Amino acid sequence: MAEQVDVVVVGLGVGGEETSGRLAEAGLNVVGVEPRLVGGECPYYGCIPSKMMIRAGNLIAETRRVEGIAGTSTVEPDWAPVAKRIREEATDNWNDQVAVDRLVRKGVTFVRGRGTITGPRTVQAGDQEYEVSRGIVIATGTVPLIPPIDGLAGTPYWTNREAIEADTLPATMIVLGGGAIGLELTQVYARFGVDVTVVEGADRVIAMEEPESSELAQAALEKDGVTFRLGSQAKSVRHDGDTFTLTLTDGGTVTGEKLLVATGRRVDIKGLGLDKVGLDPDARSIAVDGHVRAGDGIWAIGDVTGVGVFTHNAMYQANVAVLDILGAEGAPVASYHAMPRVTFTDPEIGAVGKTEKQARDEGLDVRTGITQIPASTRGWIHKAGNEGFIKLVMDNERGVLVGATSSGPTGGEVMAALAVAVHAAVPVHSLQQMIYAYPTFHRAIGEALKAF
Ligand SMILES: Cc1cc2nc3c(=O)[nH]c(=O)nc-3n(C[C@H](O)[C@H](O)[C@H](O)COP(=O)(O)OP(=O)(O)OC[C@H]3O[C@@H](n4cnc5c(N)ncnc54)[C@H](O)[C@@H]3O)c2cc1C
Ligand SMILES: NC(=O)c1ccc[n+]([C@@H]2O[C@H](COP(=O)([O-])OP(=O)(O)OC[C@H]3O[C@@H](n4cnc5c(N)ncnc54)[C@H](O)[C@@H]3O)[C@@H](O)[C@H]2O)c1
Repeated sequence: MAEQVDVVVVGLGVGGEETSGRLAEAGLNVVGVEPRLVGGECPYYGCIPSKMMIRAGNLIAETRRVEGIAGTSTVEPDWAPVAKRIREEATDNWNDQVAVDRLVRKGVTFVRGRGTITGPRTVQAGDQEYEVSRGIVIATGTVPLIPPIDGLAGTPYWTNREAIEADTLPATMIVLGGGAIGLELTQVYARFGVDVTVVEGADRVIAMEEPESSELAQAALEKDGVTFRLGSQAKSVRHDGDTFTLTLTDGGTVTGEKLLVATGRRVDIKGLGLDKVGLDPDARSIAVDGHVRAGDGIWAIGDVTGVGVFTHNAMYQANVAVLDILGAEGAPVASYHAMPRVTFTDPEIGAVGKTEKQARDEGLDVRTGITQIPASTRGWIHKAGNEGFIKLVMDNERGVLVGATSSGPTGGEVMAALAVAVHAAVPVHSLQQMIYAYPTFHRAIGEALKAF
């Protein structure tokens, strides 16, 4: 017989963990279902361990910059402390007991297993069926998208999971995909001495960002010794026991000891029972409204909604869902017009809102302003490693910024000021009257605003 509860949260990644915990703390009877690790991709295979790797790689690069500014330095890169830190400090050896205990302490009934929707108000989890009074929250995230390349299946290729778990690094590596995962990990590997070739199907890396960002990232990684094969896809893959060989659509071949496939993510919702609640199990994502409702008594949050593969989006949507489910007065309506994101390469590439192309494609009357970080006082002082720029995208009709990119030594942090401007539609005239502290990196925002 079905057990009566208030809410079932299916998937306990960052979004599901936050939602179930908060609803339970608010006094609801909540069941949380997770077959793998409570916390999901971000703490165990994503943001946190990858940023630990990046911190280590950046320390190596900074040490090498001592030359000519502060004396001399030598550095002997060693992957062992990085792998140890990820195992011990970040992931607890990929054990989620601490996270499970934390959730249970908040009052969530935890079920280890897959959740399947069996009807408009029922979910099967483990050997128990639950009937919900308030609703079902779908927070099942994404999995690596593996392209159907001839010969790839069955080879010991890496996804982000094996890359994060790696105790040792190879001498040579092919990275398929020059997006966020590909570039962040490639730069780390290169700084630890791996000879990396990036194969990217598009004609530029991080193609969803401004072209200037693509150029900057490519140049920075080339300085680290990375080779790029742009505008070519892998036609076939061969693994002879030791080495991968990729034959590319441009006719060339690339070889490497390891192959990291970082060609995007996909939702995994086929077996979820979405058809039982009138949703399409073959959809590329679950569409949600402003209250992240996917249907009557169904909410969806995080990567599965297709809004953006970011932890901050999962947390944002979790908050929207929690307040809607609790019937809070003035529950927020989600708005994604100021979605921030940071590609944590060195230099960091922070961006918010629309790119210039997106704004033009939407028919806006676009004006742009751009300034280079090395030309700013702080950039000039910083010297080695000062590459970067600030680009502003203005809707001329409204006189507000609709997008911006801030790249440089602290590009992601400087972006915060621009995120406020885009989020709150601060008039450009007002931004031009602001005082920008001297000599900061963010003072370059004032310089870029002079274009308007
Ligand atoms: C290498 C890498 C680096 C990243 N770096 C960043 C970063 O720096 N900043 C950032 O913002 N984002 C980053 N991301 C993205 C971030 O990890 C995701 O956006 C975030 O984890 C999404 O959270 P989620 O809760 O939607 O899904 P997930 O974290 O994917 O969690 C979904 C959970 O649902 C479970 N599940 C699936 N199906 C079922 C089912 N039927 N029943 C029960 N449970 C199910 C899964 O096991 C999983 O644990 C990175 C991702 C990767 C891979
Ligand atoms: N710092 C961050 O916030 C951060 C870091 C890592 C990942 N993420 C998120 O994780 C998601 C997944 O990252 P990702 O890098 O896998 O995806 P992505 O979509 O960012 O990039 C994938 C790249 O692979 C290329 N590609 C696809 N198929 C190919 C093929 N067959 N051959 C060659 N190239 C091919 C695409 O053109 C694209 O440039 C992203 O959407 C990102 O938002 C975020």
